[in-house]
Amino acid sequence: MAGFDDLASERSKAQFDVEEMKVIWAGSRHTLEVSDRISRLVANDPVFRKDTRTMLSRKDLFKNTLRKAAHAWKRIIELRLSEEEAAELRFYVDEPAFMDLHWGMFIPTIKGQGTEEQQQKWLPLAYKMKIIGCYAQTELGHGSNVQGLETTATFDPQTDEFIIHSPTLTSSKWWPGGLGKVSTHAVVYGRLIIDSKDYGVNGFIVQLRSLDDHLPLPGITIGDIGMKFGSGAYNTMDNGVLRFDHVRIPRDQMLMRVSQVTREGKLVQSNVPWQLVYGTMVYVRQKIVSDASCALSRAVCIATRYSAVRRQFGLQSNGIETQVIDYKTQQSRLFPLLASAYAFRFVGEWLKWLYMDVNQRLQASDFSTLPEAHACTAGLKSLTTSATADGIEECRKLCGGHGYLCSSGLPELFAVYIPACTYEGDNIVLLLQVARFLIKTVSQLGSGKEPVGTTVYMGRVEQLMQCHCAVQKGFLELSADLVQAAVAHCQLIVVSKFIEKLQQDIPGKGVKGQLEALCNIYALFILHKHLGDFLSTGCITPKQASLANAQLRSLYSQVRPNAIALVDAFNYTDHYLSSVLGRYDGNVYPKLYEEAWKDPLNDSVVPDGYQEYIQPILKQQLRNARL
Ligand SMILES: CCCCCCCC/C=C\CCCCCCCCCCCC(=O)SCCNC(=O)CCNC(=O)[C@H](O)C(C)(C)COP(=O)(O)OP(=O)(O)OC[C@H]1O[C@@H](n2cnc3c(N)ncnc32)[C@H](O)[C@@H]1OP(=O)(O)O
Ligand SMILES: Cc1cc2nc3c(=O)[nH]c(=O)nc-3n(C[C@H](O)[C@H](O)[C@H](O)COP(=O)(O)OP(=O)(O)OC[C@H]3O[C@@H](n4cnc5c(N)ncnc54)[C@H](O)[C@@H]3O)c2cc1C
Repeated sequence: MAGFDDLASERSKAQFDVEEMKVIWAGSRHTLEVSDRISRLVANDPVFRKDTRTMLSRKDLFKNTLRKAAHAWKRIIELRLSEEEAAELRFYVDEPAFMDLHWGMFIPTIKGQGTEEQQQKWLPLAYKMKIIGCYAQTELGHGSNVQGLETTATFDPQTDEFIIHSPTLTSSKWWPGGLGKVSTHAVVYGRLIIDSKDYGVNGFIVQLRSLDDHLPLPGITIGDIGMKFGSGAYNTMDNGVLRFDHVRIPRDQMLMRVSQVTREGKLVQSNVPWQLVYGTMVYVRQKIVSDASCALSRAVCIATRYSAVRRQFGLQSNGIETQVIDYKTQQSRLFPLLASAYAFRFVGEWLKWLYMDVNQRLQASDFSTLPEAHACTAGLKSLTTSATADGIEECRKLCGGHGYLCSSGLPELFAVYIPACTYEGDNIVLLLQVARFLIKTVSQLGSGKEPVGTTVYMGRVEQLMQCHCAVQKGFLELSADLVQAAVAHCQLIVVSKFIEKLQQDIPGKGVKGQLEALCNIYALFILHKHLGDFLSTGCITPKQASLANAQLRSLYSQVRPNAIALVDAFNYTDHYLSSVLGRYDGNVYPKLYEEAWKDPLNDSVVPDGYQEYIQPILKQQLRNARL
């Protein structure tokens, strides 16, 4: 079989130990074992099939999502899976659902912003799935501007309660995942009002639905906000709308780790920075960076395997056409994405460490690294999700027409992934946060503080910041330029963390050599992409730019024989890839043909509607012709 032989031949060319690279990609032998076991558990469970998703109505799609979530929970209990294994299960089930927000936002918010007492009360209920929560911050009128939220939480000293209210249409909660049809509770962000004084935005735990009949509680209007981009995609998630009509909650349901309201209605600030109210967003942003490396690697795996199977033009002496992966244009589009997937994997590992380090410091009342953690999570979430969304689309194009078929897996992957550029912070808004952080950092440089980082990349950031700060115009006036400096800063971090990864002990024949090649490809690709920055800031000369480009081409040739092995190292099952083009066995054409006939349109030879609408036209034309 052509495809199968092609991939077998490609795998025989590998110049490194693929099994050791699998460990590097997974992070450890333990993580690889868990990931491999759980991915196969999911792949072999018919309840978790994914191939019908794009053919179901919204209601059937959502019901099937609930069925999968219930089955996942049942399997977690039956098999006594750990939280790590359960998270892997959620990852390989590969379907946005309310569980993401319950486990990924509602619980972390209570852990990060609740007092000890509040954690003791609410976390056992949440962990046992006795309540299902969501994160209700965004409103119809405000998403980026959190301080602009309009929902009110007014303290009533008569009854020792908060009155939660939606004063305007634009104050309706809008977008929270899991809210529309499933969640029984929410952390609701609203303006704390005491004695008519507005104390800004805080989090409040509010019950939304009855635990008996799941009906909305009095004063609660709640529903789904409607279909989103694509047919399957994110429509498995019930992003919701929620309005409050003077709903009362006990005072102890305001999350009070940051600020407390006493029985007398006095606001007391604790010793932690008020920005901890934003803490969940930092946590999710570092998770999203990890998710970016997974989504990009998935698309690259499909496009790389298909590029090795697909032959087009270039008849060779043996009468066989050329593999498209051998074209330099294909390599110059595909290999930087392969390098980016590895780069994002390693910066995601570092970001996870940074987040854990910040949290440990918070326990010791050391808040010194919180600003850096915010800037890094915000900036890297922006950089990696934008690059990944663009990268998935590029992988679709790298697969030609077949990449546009749902059976390629790429349209669905794109449709599910692209909101990552918006949720958890619009990517431009987040880069502006990085710009603010850089301006502060540059202003402190006079105090003898020296920036650290790779010279050329560091020089680019410094020069871009100096130019902008030297102009001394207002932040808003310069914001488009400052975003450019923020991107440069984040790219510096990605390259630096890749280099640091290479300084670790990396076992396995040829493994370190391949990672060095990928690191150089990423660094030189970014340099090539932003050549104007590097030249205009004098960081490199035109001659050096030309040498860098030549080196990049040479690196592509180095990676070429290892490309299939480098994507095999992601260790993805065919079930997870869900792609005829990315099959491990390369058996593309027979499977493409087979998949086509499964489409419901082929249930009948003559399609519904033909006799009713088209045949009369033809008959009329025939009658006209005889006249
Ligand atoms: C057993 C079952 C198994 C199942 C297992 C499942 C496991 C799942 C696990 C994980 C899944 C993870 C989920 C991944 C998928 C995600 C799905 C989608 C989720 C989407 C959710 C959302 O979208 S939630 C809403 C997100 N909204 C935003 O991000 C809003 C963006 N806007 C902002 O962040 C802020 O408004 C702003 C920063 C842009 C502006 O802030 P502000 O108005 O206050 O003004 P300033 O700019 O002046 O900031 C003031 C001050 O605060 C500092 N600061 C700002 N933000 C932060 C922060 N986040 N942290 C710390 N500090 C911050 C800022 O730097 C300023 O400081 P100064 O010192 O004054 O300069
Ligand atoms: C799939 C999905 C799931 C979501 N899940 C949740 C959830 O579970 N919980 C929740 O609370 N929210 C959720 N959200 C909402 C999400 O967090 C917001 O959409 C996001 O924060 C962006 O805010 P916005 O929609 O108001 O966009 P806006 O901020 O209105 O952005 C619109 C445009 O204005 C620009 N802009 C805005 N402010 C500035 C500025 N200061 N300077 C320059 N340009 C600016 C932006 O760059 C963008 O181009 C979800 C959204 C999506 C799409």
